[in-house]
Amino acid sequence: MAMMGQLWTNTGSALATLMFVYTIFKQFFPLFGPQLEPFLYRLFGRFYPYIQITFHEYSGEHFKRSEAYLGIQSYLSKDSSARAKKLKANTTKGSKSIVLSMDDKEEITDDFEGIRVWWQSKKEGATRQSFSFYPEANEKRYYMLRFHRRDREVIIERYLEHVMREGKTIEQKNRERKLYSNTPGQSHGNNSKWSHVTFEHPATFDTLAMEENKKEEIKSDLIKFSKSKDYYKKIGKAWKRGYLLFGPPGTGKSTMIAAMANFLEYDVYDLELTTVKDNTHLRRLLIETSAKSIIVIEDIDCSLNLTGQRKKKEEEEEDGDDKNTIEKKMMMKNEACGGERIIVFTTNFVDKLDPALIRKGRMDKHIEMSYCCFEAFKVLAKNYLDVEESEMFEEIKRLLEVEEIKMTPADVGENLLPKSEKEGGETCLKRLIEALKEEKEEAKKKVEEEEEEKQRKKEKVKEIEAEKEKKKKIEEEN
Ligand SMILES: Nc1ncnc2c1ncn2[C@@H]1O[C@H](COP(=O)(O)OP(=O)(O)OP(=O)(O)O)[C@@H](O)[C@H]1O
Ligand SMILES: [Mg+2]
Repeated sequence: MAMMGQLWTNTGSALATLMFVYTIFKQFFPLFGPQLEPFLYRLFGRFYPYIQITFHEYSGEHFKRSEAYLGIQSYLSKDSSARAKKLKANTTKGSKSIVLSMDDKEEITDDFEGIRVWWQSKKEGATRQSFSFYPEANEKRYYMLRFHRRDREVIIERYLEHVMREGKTIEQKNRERKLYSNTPGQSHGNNSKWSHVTFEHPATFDTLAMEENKKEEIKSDLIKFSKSKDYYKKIGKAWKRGYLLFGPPGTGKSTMIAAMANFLEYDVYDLELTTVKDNTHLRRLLIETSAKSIIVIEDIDCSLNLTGQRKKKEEEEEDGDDKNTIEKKMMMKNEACGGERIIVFTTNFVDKLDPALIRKGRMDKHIEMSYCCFEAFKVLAKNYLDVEESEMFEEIKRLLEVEEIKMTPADVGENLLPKSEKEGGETCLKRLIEALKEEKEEAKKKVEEEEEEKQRKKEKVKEIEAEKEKKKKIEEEN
């Protein structure tokens, strides 16, 4: 074995020397090169146990960077920063951060299923003095993969697929996400179109104030969805999932959507239905959405005519293919858009919605966003004040759980927010306690007022009854 190793090293260095001589030779007699090369490669092929594959940046006639090249670039960026000595920083279009990749002529190794391979980034310099569309005119970049002959099968059958898959994942992670909206300002004729800005909402499930088990349930539901491509295909259903978020203003419905988008790394389409003209328009907007996205329709109760009451009225008027039916179409079918989409509806008044629209099957999951509980408060205290323990927590817990004081996470957050640099955590917690107590007083007053109102109504009814009785008596007497 050692002998073999020695022999190979000798042969290897002999070949390297030969290659070096050949390179020099080529410099002086460029015309001989093309004729000699095939011969030399055939000769080397007998001793040289490696196979090389090149992946060019631009292939074919399209002036588009090859997907394989980009995939490899992302894949190698994964840990080339740790291994390559010379790095190149790139900012690619649509990428949120700088991508570090190995510099030209650097070589890095990669191990896969116990096999070692070598990657090199290369460029062919300017050979012709001609016009070119390529960036850095006439420079052609490519990656070269080198591996041992005996590993050919593993490389072709599994390794390359692994590289592309991993590369895609990294690309996806690096990609800058977008927030689309169909604002009327961007209208095209009468029909609004999607316009986008970078999606940079900071909300995450960690910062979301909500019971931990509820968060976990939603997170696992989302993960399950994102991995269920084959399952949806098997059962013959479109790869989509509908959520209905309901709860009072300030309980975090919009924040939850941002957290979902950040969690799945999806784009967000904020669909403003009031600017949608007709079904054709809606269909076009939906078709134009991309996979891995969340389509959001906020406040379906107020902007739209989806409440049971309105529906009846509408039927009476026999409205045709106008706005009133578009929303229903959206909720009932939304068949126009492709797969891997999450559709989220939000409402403040779930009871007002037409039950036919929200029954399970149309909306896969109903999520109630409610007033701040103690667990949710703790998340906010940690986020806003970096406080995880305090004597005042007991009192706050009592107010929220025993007294059942209702305050939205938005209001709790507002009270916890330091109003000046001098304000410490204790001051903010005290302010919250005061606010909660005030809330309690107000709630009490409200209940009393309601009670009074009820009493007044009762008396009124009694009066009317008495009046009726009186009339009846008079009539009988007559
Ligand atoms: N559950 C929550 N966790 C963390 N922050 C929250 C939560 N709920 C509300 N907030 C804070 O309050 C602000 C308003 O919340 P958000 O817009 O998500 O409420 P909403 O339920 O969408 O209200 P609306 O019904 O008015 O649209 C957010 O910017 C966020 O800072
Ligand atoms: Mg909202």
